[in-house]
Amino acid sequence: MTLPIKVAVAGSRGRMGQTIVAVLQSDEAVDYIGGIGRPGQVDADFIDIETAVETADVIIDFSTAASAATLAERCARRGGPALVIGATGFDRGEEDRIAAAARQIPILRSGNFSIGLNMLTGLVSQLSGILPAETWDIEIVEAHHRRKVDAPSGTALMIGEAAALGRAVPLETVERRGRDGLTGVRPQGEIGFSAVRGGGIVGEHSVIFASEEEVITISHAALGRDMFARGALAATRWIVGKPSGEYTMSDVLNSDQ
Ligand SMILES: NC(=O)C1=CN([C@@H]2O[C@H](COP(=O)(O)OP(=O)(O)OC[C@H]3O[C@@H](n4cnc5c(N)ncnc54)[C@H](OP(=O)(O)O)[C@@H]3O)[C@@H](O)[C@H]2O)C=CC1
Ligand SMILES: O=C(O)C1=N[C@H](C(=O)O)C[C@H](O)C1
Repeated sequence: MTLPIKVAVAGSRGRMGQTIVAVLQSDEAVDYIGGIGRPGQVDADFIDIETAVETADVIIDFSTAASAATLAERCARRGGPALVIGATGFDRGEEDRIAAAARQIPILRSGNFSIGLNMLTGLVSQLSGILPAETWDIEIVEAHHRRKVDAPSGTALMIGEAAALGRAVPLETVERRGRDGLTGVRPQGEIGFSAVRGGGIVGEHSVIFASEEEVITISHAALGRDMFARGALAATRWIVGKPSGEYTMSDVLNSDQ
């Protein structure tokens, strides 16, 4: 008989955290051992971070980029547990800290755990590789609820990485985050990002390929948060027993396990 996977959730009282806890609690293959809040924060759901790090097989983190990077270092120092990170808004330093931690433990990070969106990134890479940068401009537009604190969204950046991969260029050399004022003409090869914030929009992303003669738009809309939680659960089940390293949802979706 296989023992259930012991899972803790950082950010368990947030919008995503609560959705994930509900999904975990409905899966017999998982034993939800408790949530992790801000240091000193008290809640009936919380266990202390020491207990979480020592007991869990996997910690799912949907808190903030800063706290996910700190948690990754803490887990790496102990040699486990594995981490599944859904938090977004990482700066370069935090990304480097996660990469360093992933030399000691398995870490799967994705700006979007939905299957549909991960399919979209594949299409974007393909199209970007086919449509010449000399004639086709790429713009990524994302819309989210008024409480979102980071922009561009983690998903928009994933899509940007997919587009840059298709064009075989590093994203940081061609990205343009927002425009204002006397911007000048659009440089060839630029990949633009625009962000909309309002009301309760769960998450909408469009990729626009525009030439002088025609426009292709590929869009994805999240209609709720449950599919993000189910994707995080699939990642959690997949990562158990994996060697240290950095993983993404592509590894889960392309795996036959
Ligand atoms: N990858 C994906 O598929 C998805 C990713 N996300 C990302 O997940 C993250 C959370 O989103 P959402 O649930 O909407 O945001 P919320 O603000 O609702 O939730 C975040 C939670 O984390 C808590 N928190 C803050 N700091 C810490 C800390 N140091 N340790 C532990 N917990 C902490 C917050 O506490 P407090 O309430 O006190 O601030 C809050 O409860 C965002 O980065 C978002 O972009 C969201 C949806 C899907
Ligand atoms: O903050 C959110 O809500 C979301 N964040 C993720 C992101 O930054 O892309 C995923 C989803 O779009 C919802």
